[in-house]
Amino acid sequence: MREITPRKILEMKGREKIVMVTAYDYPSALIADRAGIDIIFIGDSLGMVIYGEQNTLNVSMEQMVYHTRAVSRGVKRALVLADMPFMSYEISVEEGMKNAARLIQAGADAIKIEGGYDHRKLVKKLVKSGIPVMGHTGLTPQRYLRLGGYRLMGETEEEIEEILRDAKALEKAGAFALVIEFTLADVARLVTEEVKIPTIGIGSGPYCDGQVLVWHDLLGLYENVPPFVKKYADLRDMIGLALEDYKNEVKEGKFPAPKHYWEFLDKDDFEKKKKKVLEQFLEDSDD
Ligand SMILES: Nc1nc(=O)c2c([nH]1)NC[C@@H]1CN(c3ccc(C(=O)N[C@@H](CCC(=O)O)C(=O)O)cc3)CN21
Ligand SMILES: CC(C)C(=O)C(=O)O
Ligand SMILES: [Mg+2]
Repeated sequence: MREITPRKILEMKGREKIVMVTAYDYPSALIADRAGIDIIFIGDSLGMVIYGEQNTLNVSMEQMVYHTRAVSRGVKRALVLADMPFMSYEISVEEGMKNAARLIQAGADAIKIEGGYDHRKLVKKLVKSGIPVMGHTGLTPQRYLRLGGYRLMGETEEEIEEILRDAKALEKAGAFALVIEFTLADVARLVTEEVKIPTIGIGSGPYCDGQVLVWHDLLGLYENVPPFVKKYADLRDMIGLALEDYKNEVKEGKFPAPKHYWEFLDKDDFEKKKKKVLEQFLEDSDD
């Protein structure tokens, strides 16, 4: 078992901020784990940042399983959390149970679903079966079509009520935490004060118990970043420059340099071997 457990995450509320980041492959997971990140999260945002889709609606269970397996192999300390993709849990509680189990068997320590109140029965049953669950309210990207795009949530009384209702339902059903995405900071603060489980914010201000960002956004590897992102590095430029260097050095004959290849030291020895091999080829071509 890994060091950071859902129980530890729960106990961090009010004591220490929780830091979560997405990762989608083995080398990224290794880096995130060594950096001391608390929760390494295989998000369905991989549909956009890894597969180049416009939204997250085309992500399959297979993709989530593959990426969860890769990430899982790189993590020793952090909690490994996997996202349930669109339509993997909406049809029935049974399908939700089966699909959650697949992610756990691929190496996740817990799963995340979008929504709260509407899925309280599933959450309760998952927790009862031993699968820790994180909820997700505010902007839930799997409602992309219904919402007409991604936008700030929690401005109206109805939206505030819905967000708080989700959070309370998740707490009651036994979820160990919830994501609050792209809501007004006051609403995220209200939710954080109203529930005993930690809130992990993205674009929802400083009052949450933790923060989550997408790997490609914070490292500067993605073009269309949401407006709430802080870029902590500009890896796109760094990678671009490295690739241009490589290209130029190959074109100019500077790479590979002597330390990157191996030659016969005894050239006479090689000449003898070469002669024999070429003679062999001449004989063979007579057949
Ligand atoms: N790379 C990435 N980072 C994310 O944080 C992220 C994803 N992908 N995919 C799933 C959701 C979608 N998220 C998003 C994406 C875009 C905006 C955004 O740009 N909002 C604009 C208006 C967009 C529009 O209506 O065209 C804004 O200014 O509010 C917000 C949240 C957050 N999540
Ligand atoms: C934006 C985060 C919370 C997410 O759900 C994802 O990356 O898929
Ligand atoms: Mg997601």
